[in-house]
Amino acid sequence: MPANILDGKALAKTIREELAVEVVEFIQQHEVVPSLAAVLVGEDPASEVYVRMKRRDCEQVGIHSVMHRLPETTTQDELLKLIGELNTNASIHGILVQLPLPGQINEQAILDAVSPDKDVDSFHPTNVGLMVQGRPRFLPCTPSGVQQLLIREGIETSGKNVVVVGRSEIVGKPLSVMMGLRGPGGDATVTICHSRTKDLPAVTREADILIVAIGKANFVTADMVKPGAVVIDVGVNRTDDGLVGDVDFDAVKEIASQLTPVPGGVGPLTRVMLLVNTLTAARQAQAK
Ligand SMILES: Nc1nc2c(c(=O)[nH]1)N[C@@H](CN(C=O)c1ccc(C(=O)N[C@@H](CCC(=O)O)C(=O)O)cc1)CN2
Repeated sequence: MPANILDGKALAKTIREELAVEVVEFIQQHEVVPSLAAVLVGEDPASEVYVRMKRRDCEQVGIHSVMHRLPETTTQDELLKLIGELNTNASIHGILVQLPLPGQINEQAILDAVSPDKDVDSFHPTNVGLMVQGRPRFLPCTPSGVQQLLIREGIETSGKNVVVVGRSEIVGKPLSVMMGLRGPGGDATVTICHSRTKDLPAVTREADILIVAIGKANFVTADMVKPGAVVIDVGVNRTDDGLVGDVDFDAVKEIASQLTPVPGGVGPLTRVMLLVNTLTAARQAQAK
């Protein structure tokens, strides 16, 4: 039987509707509107799309967003100056610096400069450390989106073999930690794979839940998947055939029990978790 297709777009809409109610309550209680500053440097077409979508999402749930568009030639010092201003601006609760940044800018230096209290991407080392210790201030958006999908779709993770393909700072590394932590969406036995993994198909075939975030179109083929596995495709690859994931969707849907599509799977959940974190940041600022 073909896999059940997990509808991330519909789930993101449900979560946005829940959040819109929470935002109204927050505003009524504190007379403060949660606010996100979005920083986009350069003209990467995909980044432009993501930031536009993120700002539209904010609008839908009642979060205020402010856009800072900087030219491709922006220097690291110029960007650091803007981050410094946003850090001290009390009306801004969350700061999003869209990645990737142009080559002349050291990405880590910028992410380190964002105030950990406003770090709604959860990329700052302090927030990464808190997450690893199981006491997160924020959860990183894509891993958190994957975890919410598993929890809300009733997919058990406790005691399961989870294989994560890809060890990026944004997805693979934090997600592999999160799924091994205690609690909902966690308690799994996690294996993380990368370019040096020997006999990758043999490893991925052991997965009850296979999560692919390697950035290569159609990389995971049907022979790499255990029959009945849950397959989560985090890839977003722009090809001549349009937007495709890291998983060969048509072939793998005949093998897996549940599968996320691209588009319409993890991407919309990544965006909604940014909204969740922005409201959390506003709540934490009010509590201080
Ligand atoms: N500051 C950040 N930069 C980047 C992140 C991030 O989490 N924070 N992750 C990726 C890109 N990303 C988030 O910004 C992202 C990727 C995909 C989507 C999405 O909604 N995808 C849609 C399709 C959209 C389209 O038509 O192109 C889908 O999959 O359905 C949202 C956000 C790198 N940078």
